[in-house]
Amino acid sequence: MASSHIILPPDDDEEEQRRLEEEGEDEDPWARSVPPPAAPEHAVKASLPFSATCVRISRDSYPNLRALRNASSVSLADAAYVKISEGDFGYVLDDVPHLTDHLPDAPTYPNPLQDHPAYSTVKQYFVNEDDTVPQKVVVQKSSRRGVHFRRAGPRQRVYFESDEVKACIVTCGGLCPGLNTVIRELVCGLSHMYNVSKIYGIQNGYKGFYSSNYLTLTPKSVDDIHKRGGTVLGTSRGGHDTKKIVDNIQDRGINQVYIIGGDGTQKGAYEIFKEIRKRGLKVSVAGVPKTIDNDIAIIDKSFGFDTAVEEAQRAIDSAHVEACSAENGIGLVKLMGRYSGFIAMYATLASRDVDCCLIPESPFYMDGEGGLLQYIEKRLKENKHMVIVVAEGAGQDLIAKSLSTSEQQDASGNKLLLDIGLWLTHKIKDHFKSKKMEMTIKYIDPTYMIRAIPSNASDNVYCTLLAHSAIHGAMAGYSFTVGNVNGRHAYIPFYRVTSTRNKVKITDRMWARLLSSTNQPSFLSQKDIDEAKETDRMAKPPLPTGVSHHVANSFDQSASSSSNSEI
Ligand SMILES: Nc1ncnc2c1ncn2[C@@H]1O[C@H](COP(=O)(O)OP(=O)(O)OP(=O)(O)O)[C@@H](O)[C@H]1O
Ligand SMILES: O=P(O)(O)OC[C@H]1O[C@](O)(CO)[C@@H](O)[C@@H]1O
Ligand SMILES: [Mg+2]
Repeated sequence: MASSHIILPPDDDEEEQRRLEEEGEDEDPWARSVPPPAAPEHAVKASLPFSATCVRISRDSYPNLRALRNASSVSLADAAYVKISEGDFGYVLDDVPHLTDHLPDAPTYPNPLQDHPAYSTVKQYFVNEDDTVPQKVVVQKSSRRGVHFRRAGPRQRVYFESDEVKACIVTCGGLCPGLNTVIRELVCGLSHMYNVSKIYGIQNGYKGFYSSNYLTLTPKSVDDIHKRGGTVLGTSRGGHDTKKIVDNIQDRGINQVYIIGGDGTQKGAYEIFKEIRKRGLKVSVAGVPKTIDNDIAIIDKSFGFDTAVEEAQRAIDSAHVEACSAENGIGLVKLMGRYSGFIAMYATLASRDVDCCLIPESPFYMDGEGGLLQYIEKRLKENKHMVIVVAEGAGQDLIAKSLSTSEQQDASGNKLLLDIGLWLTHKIKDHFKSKKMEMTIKYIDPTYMIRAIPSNASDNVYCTLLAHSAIHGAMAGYSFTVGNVNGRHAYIPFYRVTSTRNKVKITDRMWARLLSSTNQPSFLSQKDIDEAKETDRMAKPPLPTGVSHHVANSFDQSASSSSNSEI
Protein backbone atom coordinates (compact mmCIF):
# COMPACT_ATOMS: atom_id res chain seq x y z
CA MET A 1 0.00 0.00 0.00
CA ALA A 2 1.19 3.47 -0.76
CA SER A 3 0.81 6.36 1.63
CA SER A 4 -2.53 7.20 3.19
CA HIS A 5 -3.76 10.35 4.83
CA ILE A 6 -6.22 11.19 7.50
CA ILE A 7 -7.21 14.81 7.26
CA LEU A 8 -7.41 16.62 10.55
CA PRO A 9 -8.63 20.17 11.13
CA PRO A 10 -6.19 23.03 11.15
CA ASP A 11 -4.75 24.00 14.51
CA ASP A 12 -6.99 26.44 16.30
CA ASP A 13 -4.49 29.24 16.04
CA GLU A 14 -6.10 32.43 14.77
CA GLU A 15 -2.79 34.20 14.35
CA GLU A 16 -1.58 31.32 12.18
CA GLN A 17 -4.82 31.31 10.16
CA ARG A 18 -4.54 35.02 9.42
CA ARG A 19 -0.97 34.57 8.29
CA LEU A 20 -1.96 31.67 6.05
CA GLU A 21 -4.75 33.64 4.44
CA GLU A 22 -2.47 36.57 3.72
CA GLU A 23 -0.08 34.38 1.77
CA GLY A 24 -0.20 33.71 -2.02
CA GLU A 25 -3.74 33.69 -3.43
CA ASP A 26 -3.11 32.14 -6.79
CA GLU A 27 -1.46 28.91 -6.00
CA ASP A 28 -3.34 25.69 -6.81
CA PRO A 29 -3.46 23.74 -3.56
CA TRP A 30 -4.22 20.48 -5.36
CA ALA A 31 -1.04 20.72 -7.38
CA ARG A 32 1.03 20.52 -4.21
CA SER A 33 2.48 17.25 -3.09
CA VAL A 34 2.29 17.17 0.68
CA PRO A 35 4.95 15.49 2.74
CA PRO A 36 2.96 14.13 5.66
CA PRO A 37 4.30 15.00 9.09
CA ALA A 38 4.77 12.23 11.63
CA ALA A 39 1.37 10.89 12.61
CA PRO A 40 0.09 11.38 16.13
CA GLU A 41 -0.35 8.02 17.79
CA HIS A 42 -4.15 8.14 17.95
CA ALA A 43 -4.47 9.03 14.27
CA VAL A 44 -2.55 5.96 13.26
CA LYS A 45 -4.76 3.85 15.48
CA ALA A 46 -7.88 5.42 14.04
CA SER A 47 -6.88 4.46 10.54
CA LEU A 48 -7.19 0.78 11.49
CA PRO A 49 -5.87 -1.42 8.69
CA PHE A 50 -4.58 1.16 6.29
CA SER A 51 -1.32 2.09 8.00
CA ALA A 52 -2.40 5.67 7.53
CA THR A 53 -0.39 8.73 8.22
CA CYS A 54 -2.09 11.88 9.39
CA VAL A 55 -2.07 15.28 7.76
CA ARG A 56 -2.96 18.15 10.06
CA ILE A 57 -3.69 21.09 7.77
CA SER A 58 -1.17 23.63 8.87
CA ARG A 59 1.18 26.26 7.55
CA ASP A 60 3.71 23.58 6.64
CA SER A 61 1.38 21.36 4.73
CA TYR A 62 -0.94 23.87 3.05
CA PRO A 63 0.38 27.41 2.80
CA ASN A 64 -2.69 28.72 1.01
CA LEU A 65 -5.61 28.12 3.27
CA ARG A 66 -8.10 30.44 1.58
CA ALA A 67 -7.45 29.03 -1.87
CA LEU A 68 -7.85 25.58 -0.41
CA ARG A 69 -11.21 26.48 1.09
CA ASN A 70 -12.39 28.00 -2.18
CA ALA A 71 -11.23 25.07 -4.26
CA SER A 72 -13.25 22.60 -2.26
CA SER A 73 -16.96 21.96 -2.06
CA VAL A 74 -16.55 20.63 1.47
CA SER A 75 -16.12 23.33 4.10
CA LEU A 76 -12.94 23.52 6.07
CA ALA A 77 -14.91 22.71 9.22
CA ASP A 78 -16.07 19.46 7.60
CA ALA A 79 -12.52 18.55 6.64
CA ALA A 80 -12.10 17.36 10.22
CA TYR A 81 -14.33 14.40 9.46
CA VAL A 82 -12.97 13.45 6.05
CA LYS A 83 -10.67 10.43 6.04
CA ILE A 84 -8.96 9.72 2.78
CA SER A 85 -6.47 6.89 2.35
CA GLU A 86 -4.51 6.31 -0.81
CA GLY A 87 -3.26 2.99 -2.08
CA ASP A 88 -1.54 1.63 -5.15
CA PHE A 89 -2.73 2.23 -8.71
CA GLY A 90 -4.92 5.20 -7.84
CA TYR A 91 -6.79 3.40 -5.07
CA VAL A 92 -8.60 5.83 -2.77
CA LEU A 93 -10.54 4.93 0.37
CA ASP A 94 -13.12 7.54 1.36
CA ASP A 95 -13.46 6.27 4.90
CA VAL A 96 -16.05 6.93 7.59
CA PRO A 97 -15.35 8.43 11.02
CA HIS A 98 -14.66 6.05 13.89
CA LEU A 99 -14.96 6.42 17.66
CA THR A 100 -11.20 6.07 18.04
CA ASP A 101 -10.71 9.25 15.99
CA HIS A 102 -11.61 11.14 19.17
CA LEU A 103 -11.49 8.39 21.80
CA PRO A 104 -8.18 6.73 20.95
CA ASP A 105 -8.21 4.48 24.00
CA ALA A 106 -11.74 3.11 23.59
CA PRO A 107 -11.60 -0.59 24.53
CA THR A 108 -12.72 -3.36 22.18
CA TYR A 109 -14.60 -6.57 22.89
CA PRO A 110 -15.03 -9.86 21.02
CA ASN A 111 -18.08 -9.82 18.77
CA PRO A 112 -20.84 -11.84 20.51
CA LEU A 113 -21.83 -13.22 17.11
CA GLN A 114 -18.87 -15.58 17.22
CA ASP A 115 -20.79 -17.65 19.80
CA HIS A 116 -24.16 -17.29 18.08
CA PRO A 117 -25.49 -20.70 17.00
CA ALA A 118 -26.84 -19.33 13.69
CA TYR A 119 -23.77 -17.38 12.67
CA SER A 120 -20.86 -19.34 14.14
CA THR A 121 -21.18 -21.99 11.43
CA VAL A 122 -20.65 -19.47 8.59
CA LYS A 123 -17.21 -20.11 7.09
CA GLN A 124 -16.14 -16.50 7.00
CA TYR A 125 -18.77 -14.50 8.79
CA PHE A 126 -16.69 -11.50 9.79
CA VAL A 127 -15.63 -9.15 7.06
CA ASN A 128 -11.97 -8.51 6.57
CA GLU A 129 -10.96 -5.11 7.98
CA ASP A 130 -9.32 -4.28 4.65
CA ASP A 131 -12.42 -5.00 2.54
CA THR A 132 -13.68 -2.04 0.58
CA VAL A 133 -16.26 -1.53 -2.16
CA PRO A 134 -15.47 0.37 -5.38
CA GLN A 135 -17.70 3.25 -6.35
CA LYS A 136 -17.10 2.57 -10.00
CA VAL A 137 -17.15 -0.92 -11.44
CA VAL A 138 -16.97 -0.18 -15.14
CA VAL A 139 -13.29 0.30 -15.78
CA GLN A 140 -10.85 0.34 -18.64
CA LYS A 141 -7.43 -1.28 -18.88
CA SER A 142 -5.69 1.93 -17.92
CA SER A 143 -8.24 3.10 -15.33
CA ARG A 144 -7.17 4.17 -11.89
CA ARG A 145 -8.74 2.04 -9.17
CA GLY A 146 -10.67 5.07 -7.96
CA VAL A 147 -12.79 5.79 -4.90
CA HIS A 148 -13.79 3.00 -2.51
CA PHE A 149 -15.96 2.82 0.58
CA ARG A 150 -15.51 0.66 3.66
CA ARG A 151 -17.39 -2.62 3.28
CA ALA A 152 -20.29 -3.08 5.68
CA GLY A 153 -20.62 -6.15 7.87
CA PRO A 154 -19.80 -7.64 11.24
CA ARG A 155 -16.32 -7.07 12.66
CA GLN A 156 -14.34 -9.52 14.77
CA ARG A 157 -14.11 -6.97 17.57
CA VAL A 158 -16.70 -4.38 18.59
CA TYR A 159 -16.52 -1.16 20.57
CA PHE A 160 -19.59 -1.72 22.76
CA GLU A 161 -20.44 -4.40 25.29
CA SER A 162 -23.98 -5.67 24.85
CA ASP A 163 -25.34 -4.42 28.16
CA GLU A 164 -23.66 -1.05 27.68
CA VAL A 165 -25.64 -0.31 24.51
CA LYS A 166 -28.55 2.14 24.67
CA ALA A 167 -29.87 2.45 21.12
CA CYS A 168 -32.55 4.72 19.70
CA ILE A 169 -34.35 4.75 16.34
CA VAL A 170 -35.98 7.71 14.60
CA THR A 171 -37.81 8.08 11.26
CA CYS A 172 -37.97 11.48 9.51
CA GLY A 173 -39.30 12.99 6.27
CA GLY A 174 -42.04 11.51 4.06
CA LEU A 175 -43.32 7.95 4.20
CA CYS A 176 -41.79 5.15 2.18
CA PRO A 177 -42.64 1.44 1.96
CA GLY A 178 -40.33 -0.52 4.27
CA LEU A 179 -39.88 1.94 7.15
CA ASN A 180 -41.49 -0.45 9.60
CA THR A 181 -39.40 -3.33 8.30
CA VAL A 182 -36.19 -1.38 8.97
CA ILE A 183 -37.41 -0.49 12.48
CA ARG A 184 -38.32 -4.12 13.13
CA GLU A 185 -35.03 -5.50 11.90
CA LEU A 186 -33.01 -2.92 13.85
CA VAL A 187 -34.78 -3.96 17.04
CA CYS A 188 -34.61 -7.70 16.32
CA GLY A 189 -31.05 -7.53 15.00
CA LEU A 190 -29.74 -5.61 18.00
CA SER A 191 -31.56 -7.95 20.31
CA HIS A 192 -30.92 -11.31 18.66
CA MET A 193 -27.44 -10.76 17.23
CA TYR A 194 -25.88 -8.52 19.88
CA ASN A 195 -28.05 -9.23 22.97
CA VAL A 196 -28.96 -5.55 23.29
CA SER A 197 -32.01 -4.93 25.45
CA LYS A 198 -32.20 -1.14 25.74
CA ILE A 199 -33.75 0.07 22.49
CA TYR A 200 -35.91 3.20 22.26
CA GLY A 201 -38.17 4.65 19.60
CA ILE A 202 -38.17 8.42 19.07
CA GLN A 203 -41.66 9.63 18.17
CA ASN A 204 -42.53 11.86 15.20
CA GLY A 205 -39.12 12.59 13.74
CA TYR A 206 -36.27 14.77 14.99
CA LYS A 207 -38.42 16.92 17.24
CA GLY A 208 -39.35 13.78 19.21
CA PHE A 209 -35.83 13.73 20.68
CA TYR A 210 -36.72 16.70 22.85
CA SER A 211 -40.53 16.92 22.86
CA SER A 212 -41.94 13.42 23.40
CA ASN A 213 -41.42 10.40 25.59
CA TYR A 214 -39.16 7.71 24.23
CA LEU A 215 -40.90 4.40 23.48
CA THR A 216 -39.40 1.14 24.66
CA LEU A 217 -39.01 -1.24 21.71
CA THR A 218 -38.67 -5.00 22.02
CA PRO A 219 -38.73 -7.80 19.43
CA LYS A 220 -42.22 -8.62 20.70
CA SER A 221 -43.54 -5.06 20.33
CA VAL A 222 -42.33 -4.83 16.72
CA ASP A 223 -43.10 -8.41 15.73
CA ASP A 224 -45.68 -7.78 12.98
CA ILE A 225 -45.10 -4.14 12.08
CA HIS A 226 -43.46 -4.98 8.75
CA LYS A 227 -46.89 -5.97 7.47
CA ARG A 228 -48.11 -2.40 7.87
CA GLY A 229 -47.36 0.70 5.82
CA GLY A 230 -46.09 3.94 7.33
CA THR A 231 -43.93 4.13 10.42
CA VAL A 232 -45.04 3.03 13.87
CA LEU A 233 -42.77 5.72 15.32
CA GLY A 234 -44.38 8.56 13.40
CA THR A 235 -42.44 11.03 11.28
CA SER A 236 -42.28 14.77 10.59
CA ARG A 237 -40.53 17.51 8.67
CA GLY A 238 -38.66 20.40 10.30
CA GLY A 239 -37.81 20.53 14.01
CA HIS A 240 -34.13 19.68 13.71
CA ASP A 241 -32.52 21.45 16.68
CA THR A 242 -29.06 19.92 16.86
CA LYS A 243 -28.22 21.17 20.33
CA LYS A 244 -31.48 20.05 21.91
CA ILE A 245 -31.27 16.66 20.18
CA VAL A 246 -27.72 15.97 21.34
CA ASP A 247 -28.49 17.28 24.86
CA ASN A 248 -31.16 14.60 25.05
CA ILE A 249 -28.92 11.90 23.61
CA GLN A 250 -26.30 12.82 26.20
CA ASP A 251 -28.70 13.14 29.15
CA ARG A 252 -30.35 9.79 28.44
CA GLY A 253 -27.05 8.01 27.90
CA ILE A 254 -27.92 6.94 24.34
CA ASN A 255 -24.82 5.60 22.57
CA GLN A 256 -26.18 4.29 19.25
CA VAL A 257 -28.46 6.50 17.16
CA TYR A 258 -30.19 4.94 14.13
CA ILE A 259 -31.64 7.56 11.81
CA ILE A 260 -33.93 6.52 8.95
CA GLY A 261 -34.76 9.19 6.38
CA GLY A 262 -34.05 10.95 3.11
CA ASP A 263 -31.46 13.48 2.03
CA GLY A 264 -32.65 16.11 4.54
CA THR A 265 -32.59 13.52 7.31
CA GLN A 266 -29.05 12.43 6.45
CA LYS A 267 -27.97 16.10 6.60
CA GLY A 268 -29.53 16.23 10.05
CA ALA A 269 -27.70 13.00 11.00
CA TYR A 270 -24.42 14.59 9.93
CA GLU A 271 -25.09 17.63 12.15
CA ILE A 272 -25.88 15.34 15.08
CA PHE A 273 -22.70 13.36 14.46
CA LYS A 274 -20.59 16.55 14.37
CA GLU A 275 -22.07 17.82 17.64
CA ILE A 276 -21.48 14.43 19.27
CA ARG A 277 -17.90 14.49 18.10
CA LYS A 278 -17.46 18.06 19.38
CA ARG A 279 -18.63 16.94 22.80
CA GLY A 280 -16.34 13.89 22.71
CA LEU A 281 -19.18 11.42 23.34
CA LYS A 282 -18.94 7.68 22.79
CA VAL A 283 -21.88 7.53 20.37
CA SER A 284 -22.20 5.90 16.93
CA VAL A 285 -24.56 7.53 14.43
CA ALA A 286 -25.95 5.23 11.72
CA GLY A 287 -28.01 6.67 8.88
CA VAL A 288 -30.31 4.39 6.88
CA PRO A 289 -31.25 6.22 3.66
CA LYS A 290 -34.95 6.29 2.87
CA THR A 291 -36.36 7.94 -0.20
CA ILE A 292 -39.17 6.85 -2.40
CA ASP A 293 -37.79 9.27 -5.00
CA ASN A 294 -34.50 7.30 -5.15
CA ASP A 295 -32.66 10.64 -5.06
CA ILE A 296 -29.88 9.80 -2.58
CA ALA A 297 -26.42 9.93 -4.12
CA ILE A 298 -23.92 7.03 -4.30
CA ILE A 299 -26.31 4.21 -3.34
CA ASP A 300 -27.67 1.85 -5.99
CA LYS A 301 -31.29 2.12 -4.99
CA SER A 302 -33.23 3.09 -1.89
CA PHE A 303 -35.51 0.65 -0.08
CA GLY A 304 -39.19 0.92 -0.97
CA PHE A 305 -38.42 2.04 -4.51
CA ASP A 306 -39.29 -1.35 -6.08
CA THR A 307 -42.52 -1.49 -4.10
CA ALA A 308 -43.42 2.02 -5.27
CA VAL A 309 -42.74 1.17 -8.92
CA GLU A 310 -44.81 -1.99 -8.61
CA GLU A 311 -47.75 -0.15 -7.02
CA ALA A 312 -47.54 2.55 -9.70
CA GLN A 313 -48.34 -0.16 -12.27
CA ARG A 314 -51.83 -0.46 -10.85
CA ALA A 315 -52.50 3.23 -11.42
CA ILE A 316 -51.05 3.05 -14.94
CA ASP A 317 -53.16 -0.03 -15.71
CA SER A 318 -56.30 1.80 -14.58
CA ALA A 319 -55.37 4.82 -16.68
CA HIS A 320 -54.88 2.54 -19.66
CA VAL A 321 -58.24 0.83 -19.19
CA GLU A 322 -60.00 4.21 -18.88
CA ALA A 323 -58.19 5.58 -21.94
CA CYS A 324 -58.90 2.51 -24.09
CA SER A 325 -62.58 2.55 -23.18
CA ALA A 326 -63.27 6.07 -24.47
CA GLU A 327 -63.07 7.76 -27.83
CA ASN A 328 -59.81 9.67 -27.87
CA GLY A 329 -59.27 8.72 -24.24
CA ILE A 330 -56.31 10.02 -22.28
CA GLY A 331 -55.20 8.51 -18.95
CA LEU A 332 -52.93 10.81 -16.96
CA VAL A 333 -51.07 9.47 -13.90
CA LYS A 334 -49.05 11.63 -11.50
CA LEU A 335 -46.27 9.87 -9.59
CA MET A 336 -43.90 11.13 -6.91
CA GLY A 337 -40.51 12.58 -7.72
CA ARG A 338 -39.79 16.07 -6.53
CA TYR A 339 -36.43 16.59 -8.23
CA SER A 340 -35.76 13.09 -9.60
CA GLY A 341 -38.04 11.23 -11.97
CA PHE A 342 -36.92 7.67 -11.20
CA ILE A 343 -40.35 6.30 -10.18
CA ALA A 344 -41.95 7.73 -13.32
CA MET A 345 -39.15 6.43 -15.55
CA TYR A 346 -39.10 2.88 -14.11
CA ALA A 347 -42.89 2.64 -13.88
CA THR A 348 -43.10 3.68 -17.54
CA LEU A 349 -40.45 1.22 -18.64
CA ALA A 350 -42.13 -1.59 -16.70
CA SER A 351 -45.61 -0.91 -18.00
CA ARG A 352 -45.12 -0.56 -21.79
CA ASP A 353 -48.59 1.04 -21.99
CA VAL A 354 -47.26 4.56 -21.50
CA ASP A 355 -47.04 6.91 -24.48
CA CYS A 356 -45.35 9.80 -22.73
CA CYS A 357 -43.34 10.19 -19.53
CA LEU A 358 -42.49 13.63 -18.16
CA ILE A 359 -39.83 14.06 -15.47
CA PRO A 360 -38.23 17.06 -13.74
CA GLU A 361 -34.84 16.42 -15.36
CA SER A 362 -36.16 16.71 -18.91
CA PRO A 363 -37.82 20.05 -19.67
CA PHE A 364 -40.77 20.05 -22.06
CA TYR A 365 -43.03 22.62 -23.69
CA MET A 366 -46.71 22.57 -24.55
CA ASP A 367 -47.34 24.55 -27.74
CA GLY A 368 -46.05 24.59 -31.27
CA GLU A 369 -43.95 22.31 -33.40
CA GLY A 370 -42.60 19.33 -31.38
CA GLY A 371 -44.55 20.37 -28.26
CA LEU A 372 -46.56 18.08 -25.98
CA LEU A 373 -49.97 19.10 -27.36
CA GLN A 374 -48.94 18.36 -30.91
CA TYR A 375 -47.64 14.93 -29.83
CA ILE A 376 -50.89 14.12 -27.98
CA GLU A 377 -52.90 15.03 -31.07
CA LYS A 378 -50.75 12.81 -33.26
CA ARG A 379 -50.97 9.90 -30.84
CA LEU A 380 -54.76 10.13 -30.55
CA LYS A 381 -55.07 10.18 -34.33
CA GLU A 382 -52.89 7.05 -34.58
CA ASN A 383 -54.13 5.02 -31.58
CA LYS A 384 -57.38 6.62 -30.41
CA HIS A 385 -56.06 6.60 -26.83
CA MET A 386 -52.92 7.42 -24.86
CA VAL A 387 -51.38 7.20 -21.37
CA ILE A 388 -49.25 9.96 -19.88
CA VAL A 389 -47.13 9.56 -16.74
CA VAL A 390 -45.90 12.73 -15.09
CA ALA A 391 -43.56 13.05 -12.11
CA GLU A 392 -44.80 15.67 -9.65
CA GLY A 393 -41.69 17.84 -10.09
CA ALA A 394 -41.94 18.01 -13.91
CA GLY A 395 -42.97 21.21 -15.68
CA GLN A 396 -42.96 23.33 -12.50
CA ASP A 397 -41.49 26.24 -14.47
CA LEU A 398 -44.42 26.11 -16.91
CA ILE A 399 -47.06 26.22 -14.17
CA ALA A 400 -45.24 28.94 -12.24
CA LYS A 401 -45.12 31.05 -15.41
CA SER A 402 -48.80 30.60 -16.21
CA LEU A 403 -50.11 31.01 -12.66
CA SER A 404 -47.48 33.47 -11.37
CA THR A 405 -47.66 32.12 -7.82
CA SER A 406 -45.06 32.76 -5.15
CA GLU A 407 -42.85 29.88 -4.05
CA GLN A 408 -43.81 28.14 -0.81
CA GLN A 409 -41.86 25.73 1.37
CA ASP A 410 -42.61 22.91 3.80
CA ALA A 411 -41.32 22.80 7.40
CA SER A 412 -38.00 21.34 6.24
CA GLY A 413 -37.47 24.03 3.61
CA ASN A 414 -38.42 21.83 0.64
CA LYS A 415 -40.19 23.64 -2.17
CA LEU A 416 -43.94 22.95 -2.19
CA LEU A 417 -44.91 21.82 -5.67
CA LEU A 418 -47.83 22.97 -7.77
CA ASP A 419 -50.09 20.21 -9.09
CA ILE A 420 -48.71 19.45 -12.54
CA GLY A 421 -51.34 16.75 -13.11
CA LEU A 422 -54.26 19.09 -12.62
CA TRP A 423 -52.61 21.84 -14.64
CA LEU A 424 -51.90 19.47 -17.57
CA THR A 425 -55.46 18.16 -17.46
CA HIS A 426 -56.86 21.67 -17.90
CA LYS A 427 -54.35 22.60 -20.58
CA ILE A 428 -55.07 19.46 -22.61
CA LYS A 429 -58.85 19.88 -22.27
CA ASP A 430 -58.65 23.54 -23.34
CA HIS A 431 -56.51 22.66 -26.34
CA PHE A 432 -58.90 20.04 -27.73
CA LYS A 433 -61.91 22.21 -26.98
CA SER A 434 -60.40 24.99 -29.10
CA LYS A 435 -59.77 22.44 -31.87
CA LYS A 436 -63.33 21.12 -31.49
CA MET A 437 -61.94 17.62 -31.18
CA GLU A 438 -63.84 15.13 -29.02
CA MET A 439 -61.73 13.62 -26.19
CA THR A 440 -61.88 12.40 -22.58
CA ILE A 441 -59.17 12.75 -19.98
CA LYS A 442 -59.02 10.90 -16.66
CA TYR A 443 -56.50 12.17 -14.13
CA ILE A 444 -55.29 9.66 -11.51
CA ASP A 445 -53.18 10.86 -8.55
CA PRO A 446 -52.07 7.74 -6.63
CA THR A 447 -49.05 9.42 -5.01
CA TYR A 448 -49.84 8.89 -1.32
CA MET A 449 -51.31 5.44 -1.99
CA ILE A 450 -47.99 4.38 -3.47
CA ARG A 451 -45.86 5.41 -0.54
CA ALA A 452 -48.27 4.33 2.22
CA ILE A 453 -48.25 0.60 1.46
CA PRO A 454 -46.08 -2.05 3.15
CA SER A 455 -42.93 -3.07 1.31
CA ASN A 456 -42.94 -6.03 -1.06
CA ALA A 457 -40.94 -9.21 -0.52
CA SER A 458 -37.71 -8.08 -2.15
CA ASP A 459 -37.77 -4.70 -0.36
CA ASN A 460 -38.37 -6.53 2.92
CA VAL A 461 -35.19 -8.53 2.43
CA TYR A 462 -33.32 -5.39 1.38
CA CYS A 463 -34.54 -3.54 4.51
CA THR A 464 -33.40 -6.42 6.69
CA LEU A 465 -29.90 -6.42 5.23
CA LEU A 466 -29.63 -2.62 5.52
CA ALA A 467 -30.68 -2.76 9.16
CA HIS A 468 -28.16 -5.50 9.90
CA SER A 469 -25.36 -3.61 8.15
CA ALA A 470 -26.25 -0.50 10.16
CA ILE A 471 -26.09 -2.46 13.42
CA HIS A 472 -22.73 -4.07 12.59
CA GLY A 473 -21.26 -0.67 11.73
CA ALA A 474 -22.55 1.05 14.86
CA MET A 475 -21.32 -1.81 17.08
CA ALA A 476 -17.93 -1.52 15.39
CA GLY A 477 -17.78 2.17 16.34
CA TYR A 478 -18.33 3.79 12.95
CA SER A 479 -20.64 6.71 12.04
CA PHE A 480 -21.99 6.59 8.48
CA THR A 481 -24.84 6.27 6.04
CA VAL A 482 -25.26 2.64 5.02
CA GLY A 483 -26.06 1.71 1.44
CA ASN A 484 -25.73 -0.72 -1.40
CA VAL A 485 -22.93 0.34 -3.72
CA ASN A 486 -22.68 -1.83 -6.81
CA GLY A 487 -24.50 -4.63 -5.03
CA ARG A 488 -22.32 -4.60 -1.89
CA HIS A 489 -23.26 -2.96 1.38
CA ALA A 490 -20.91 -0.16 2.34
CA TYR A 491 -20.42 2.55 4.96
CA ILE A 492 -20.51 5.90 3.18
CA PRO A 493 -19.37 9.19 4.74
CA PHE A 494 -22.26 11.55 5.51
CA TYR A 495 -20.76 14.38 3.48
CA ARG A 496 -20.83 12.16 0.38
CA VAL A 497 -24.53 11.36 0.45
CA THR A 498 -25.64 14.84 1.44
CA SER A 499 -23.73 17.02 -0.99
CA THR A 500 -25.32 15.86 -4.25
CA ARG A 501 -28.65 14.45 -5.36
CA ASN A 502 -29.19 11.38 -7.52
CA LYS A 503 -31.00 12.37 -10.71
CA VAL A 504 -32.06 10.71 -13.93
CA LYS A 505 -29.37 11.45 -16.48
CA ILE A 506 -31.12 12.27 -19.71
CA THR A 507 -27.86 11.60 -21.52
CA ASP A 508 -27.71 8.01 -20.18
CA ARG A 509 -28.93 4.93 -22.03
CA MET A 510 -31.83 4.35 -19.64
CA TRP A 511 -33.59 7.55 -20.67
CA ALA A 512 -32.92 6.72 -24.32
CA ARG A 513 -34.57 3.33 -23.74
CA LEU A 514 -37.57 5.10 -22.30
CA LEU A 515 -37.82 7.46 -25.27
CA SER A 516 -37.66 4.55 -27.65
CA SER A 517 -40.29 2.59 -25.71
CA THR A 518 -42.82 5.46 -25.60
CA ASN A 519 -41.87 6.99 -28.95
CA GLN A 520 -42.36 10.42 -27.40
CA PRO A 521 -40.33 13.37 -28.61
CA SER A 522 -37.39 14.32 -26.39
CA PHE A 523 -38.62 17.96 -26.39
CA LEU A 524 -34.95 18.92 -26.49
CA SER A 525 -33.09 20.93 -29.08
CA GLN A 526 -29.54 19.96 -30.04
CA LYS A 527 -28.45 22.90 -27.89
CA ASP A 528 -30.30 21.45 -24.84
CA ILE A 529 -28.69 18.05 -25.43
CA ASP A 530 -25.23 19.56 -25.69
CA GLU A 531 -25.85 21.52 -22.50
CA ALA A 532 -27.05 18.41 -20.65
CA LYS A 533 -23.93 16.53 -21.77
CA GLU A 534 -21.76 19.38 -20.60
CA THR A 535 -23.56 19.48 -17.22
CA ASP A 536 -22.94 15.74 -16.77
CA ARG A 537 -19.32 16.16 -17.71
CA MET A 538 -18.83 19.02 -15.27
CA ALA A 539 -20.77 17.40 -12.41
CA LYS A 540 -17.94 16.31 -10.14
CA PRO A 541 -18.48 14.72 -6.78
CA PRO A 542 -17.55 16.80 -3.74
CA LEU A 543 -13.85 17.07 -3.15
CA PRO A 544 -12.81 16.93 0.46
CA THR A 545 -10.59 19.75 1.56
CA GLY A 546 -6.96 18.80 1.70
CA VAL A 547 -6.90 15.85 -0.68
CA SER A 548 -3.83 15.53 -2.84
CA HIS A 549 -3.78 16.15 -6.58
CA HIS A 550 -3.48 12.43 -7.08
CA VAL A 551 -6.61 11.75 -5.03
CA ALA A 552 -8.46 14.63 -6.68
CA ASN A 553 -7.97 12.88 -10.04
CA SER A 554 -9.60 9.74 -8.70
CA PHE A 555 -12.61 11.74 -7.56
CA ASP A 556 -12.86 13.26 -11.04
CA GLN A 557 -12.55 9.89 -12.66
CA SER A 558 -15.34 8.46 -10.55
CA ALA A 559 -17.69 11.06 -12.02
CA SER A 560 -16.67 10.53 -15.60
CA SER A 561 -19.20 10.03 -18.37
CA SER A 562 -19.43 6.26 -18.28
CA SER A 563 -21.48 6.01 -15.09
CA ASN A 564 -22.43 2.87 -13.18
CA SER A 565 -26.08 3.63 -13.69
CA GLU A 566 -25.73 2.94 -17.41
CA ILE A 567 -26.70 -0.64 -17.89
N1 LIG B 1 -29.60 20.80 6.25
C1 LIG B 1 -30.19 20.22 7.28
N2 LIG B 1 -29.61 20.21 8.51
C2 LIG B 1 -30.21 19.64 9.57
N3 LIG B 1 -31.41 19.01 9.49
C3 LIG B 1 -32.05 18.98 8.31
C4 LIG B 1 -31.48 19.58 7.15
N4 LIG B 1 -32.33 19.39 6.11
C5 LIG B 1 -33.38 18.71 6.62
N5 LIG B 1 -33.21 18.47 7.93
C6 LIG B 1 -34.15 17.78 8.82
O1 LIG B 1 -34.35 16.44 8.37
C7 LIG B 1 -35.69 16.05 8.54
C8 LIG B 1 -36.24 15.48 7.25
O2 LIG B 1 -35.99 16.37 6.16
P1 LIG B 1 -36.98 16.44 4.91
O3 LIG B 1 -38.32 16.82 5.38
O4 LIG B 1 -36.33 17.28 3.88
O5 LIG B 1 -37.14 14.94 4.45
P2 LIG B 1 -36.10 13.94 3.81
O6 LIG B 1 -35.31 13.30 4.87
O7 LIG B 1 -35.34 14.62 2.73
O8 LIG B 1 -37.09 12.86 3.24
P3 LIG B 1 -38.01 12.97 1.93
O9 LIG B 1 -37.32 12.12 0.92
O10 LIG B 1 -39.28 12.41 2.34
O11 LIG B 1 -38.11 14.40 1.53
C9 LIG B 1 -36.46 17.27 9.01
O12 LIG B 1 -36.76 17.10 10.38
C10 LIG B 1 -35.52 18.43 8.76
O13 LIG B 1 -35.63 19.44 9.76
O1 LIG C 1 -46.67 15.72 1.39
P1 LIG C 1 -45.41 15.39 2.06
O2 LIG C 1 -45.53 14.44 3.17
O3 LIG C 1 -44.61 16.59 2.44
O4 LIG C 1 -44.52 14.61 1.03
C1 LIG C 1 -44.42 14.90 -0.32
C2 LIG C 1 -43.02 14.62 -0.81
O5 LIG C 1 -42.44 13.51 -0.22
C3 LIG C 1 -41.81 12.70 -1.19
O6 LIG C 1 -42.60 11.56 -1.37
C4 LIG C 1 -40.45 12.28 -0.74
O7 LIG C 1 -40.55 11.47 0.37
C5 LIG C 1 -41.77 13.54 -2.44
O8 LIG C 1 -41.81 12.79 -3.60
C6 LIG C 1 -42.97 14.41 -2.25
O9 LIG C 1 -42.85 15.63 -2.91
MG1 LIG D 1 -35.69 15.07 0.72
